[in-house]
Amino acid sequence: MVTITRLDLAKVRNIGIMAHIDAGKTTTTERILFYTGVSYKIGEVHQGNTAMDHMAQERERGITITSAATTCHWPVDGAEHTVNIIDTPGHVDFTVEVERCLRVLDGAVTVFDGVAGVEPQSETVWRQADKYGVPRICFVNKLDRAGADFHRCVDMMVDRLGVVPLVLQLPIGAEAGFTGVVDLVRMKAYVWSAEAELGEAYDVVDIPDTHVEAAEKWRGRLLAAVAEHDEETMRLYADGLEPSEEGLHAVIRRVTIASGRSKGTTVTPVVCGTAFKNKGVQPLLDAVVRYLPSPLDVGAVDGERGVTRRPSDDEPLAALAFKIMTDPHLGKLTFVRIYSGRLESGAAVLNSVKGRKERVGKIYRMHAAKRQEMGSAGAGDIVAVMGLKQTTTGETLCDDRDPVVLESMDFPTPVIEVAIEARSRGNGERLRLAIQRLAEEDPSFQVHTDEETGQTVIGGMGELHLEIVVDRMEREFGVEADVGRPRVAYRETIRRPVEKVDYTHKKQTGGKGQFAKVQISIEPIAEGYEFVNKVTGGRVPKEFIPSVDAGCQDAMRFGILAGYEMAGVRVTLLDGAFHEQDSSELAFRQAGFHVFKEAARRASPVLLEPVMAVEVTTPDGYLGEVIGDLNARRGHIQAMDERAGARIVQGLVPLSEMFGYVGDLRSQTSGRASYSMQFDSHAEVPRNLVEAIIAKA
Ligand SMILES: Nc1nc2c(ncn2[C@@H]2O[C@H](COP(=O)(O)OP(=O)(O)OP(=O)(O)O)[C@@H](O)[C@H]2O)c(=O)[nH]1
Repeated sequence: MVTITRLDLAKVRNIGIMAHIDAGKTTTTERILFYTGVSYKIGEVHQGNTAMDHMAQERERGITITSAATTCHWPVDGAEHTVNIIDTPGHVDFTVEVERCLRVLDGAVTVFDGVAGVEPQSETVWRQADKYGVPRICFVNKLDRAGADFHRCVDMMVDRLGVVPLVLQLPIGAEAGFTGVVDLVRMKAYVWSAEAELGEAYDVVDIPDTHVEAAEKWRGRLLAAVAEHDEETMRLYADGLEPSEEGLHAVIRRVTIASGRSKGTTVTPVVCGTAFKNKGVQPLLDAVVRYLPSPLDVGAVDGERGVTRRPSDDEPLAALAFKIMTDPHLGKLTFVRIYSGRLESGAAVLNSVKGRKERVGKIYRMHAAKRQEMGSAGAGDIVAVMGLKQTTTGETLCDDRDPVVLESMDFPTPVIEVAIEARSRGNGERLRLAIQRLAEEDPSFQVHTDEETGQTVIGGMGELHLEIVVDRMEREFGVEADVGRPRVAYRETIRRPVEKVDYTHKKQTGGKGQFAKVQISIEPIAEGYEFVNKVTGGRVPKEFIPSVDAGCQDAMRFGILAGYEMAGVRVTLLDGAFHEQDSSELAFRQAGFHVFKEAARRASPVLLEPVMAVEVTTPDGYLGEVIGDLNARRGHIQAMDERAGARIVQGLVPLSEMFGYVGDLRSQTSGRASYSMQFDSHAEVPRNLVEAIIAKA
């Protein structure tokens, strides 16, 4: 059925659920779908039947790989609200999924494991949310588990994330005896009785005597924390008065949104429960509606060149494509966040980044793997669109009479790569198609051809990432391929500036000759690539300058030491010369390529390797072995800590030394230690190892 809806934007929440792996995002989302009536039963991760994780690989492995979008409705104070939820992956290899979702979300719920507290990936996603100014609510989950500690988790948020916590609830009971929460705003207790097995109902009762004192103390802290960030509450507070219940909801909302969007300190409401044991999820939904922003709170979005768009259907269209997914039945689906205007099925829109018109096919509201067709969708909504052929992640769709380019998002460069080869000729075409499709979906998946061997090399964020990619090629595209051993994706850069390097490209083959002369300087910069033109007086005609730039970028793709991609270079074009008949774009591109190679050779080129932040959790007895082993892997131990009776070791270790670590750690500690790692930075490869890497390449 085709529906046309105009959303009441004040009653819309676009939120993400994010966390460290296994904290319970998917489990929490499954409860949300059940309590809001989207699903009629609760799916479980360990049974492989969740609505949100619908890819075969997700169900088999019990992890989220791609973010899934879904819509539900939740009443608060008698008013129905629409909540669009994106459940994002926790594993660091899929962090780009988190990044692109945060770019388009208005608010987020961060789920913490009540035993482990703030884990490395919790920290990463927290910083990502800081970067995009996304207001948050914290949900301390798994309070039913042995060793869970709500207050320790809150302390860790303060220490590690710099959160100013607004503790809105206290747990009643612990571990198996955890039965509910005290609500410090209403000063009531919510108790889930054993009869309502799926947690669908809970009783609102007086705070048990055993918890009254703690409740009063923590309510006092809540009011003090709020007052510190809100003048009105401060005045009341100074007069010994308290805001009403409604007033307190309003001020918590105000403070949460303002501080979250300011990208500074994050004043964040904290609630708790156990998703798996069905307790605490409904009050979490209430908190989402009460305290997280609507598209109206987010307000106008800025495009390039000072263009802004207000969140209204009456403004010209501005929408951002944030995810491409290939659906087995529908083909290519593009997920978009609409910031202003209406997106109509059948209409032509402009992709303002590519400067190309696209026709919008069917528009769907997604409910995890299910969908509902809509004739059009308006400002503030998140929908999936069919029929877009050219649009990729991060590009803007808009009205061609009123174009705008919205800010895109950052994608990390791959740290690991493998060579892949089709087993037969017929398979070659399939492999090419599979790579193209998967690369369209996933901006952190990259492919290039090895210049020397002619092999196809695919790059990604980690071993798991590439393993899933290869698995999908087999299952979804029927590709039979041989895959090499994973290897580190090194990079190259330069260490010193070089002034005035000249190059003349000159060729006389039969008819028209090729002539281009350029002079450049190059210098190291922190990251990426920059091109500055300083040629004056038409010594290089304007139309050839982009060709010089393109030639330099061609050269950056294959560094001069070992053929790895270069980064961190600024090129300044200083001078040049041309010939009326014999100069062409191609000639200047060639000149750019060669002058860059020459300049880079003289600029002390070095090889960089990815260094990973590693966190190992081990019983005390194995601490010595774990540290000794990390040192032997060229690691630097940075911190040691104790948590819930286990020792935590944090260090920086080059990725090349971490292959096979899973198995080694298991055998050293009889399987009792665990670890997680994520990309930290690039560092120069020590001299004694460079030769071997160059020889291998
Ligand atoms: N005891 C207990 N277990 C839980 C709770 N919530 C989730 N789990 C279990 O923890 C495991 C991980 O839960 P998921 O919901 O898959 O976690 P996730 O954060 O979505 O994981 P990824 O998407 O893979 O990052 C599953 O086995 C869940 O059953 C909880 O409240 N209590």
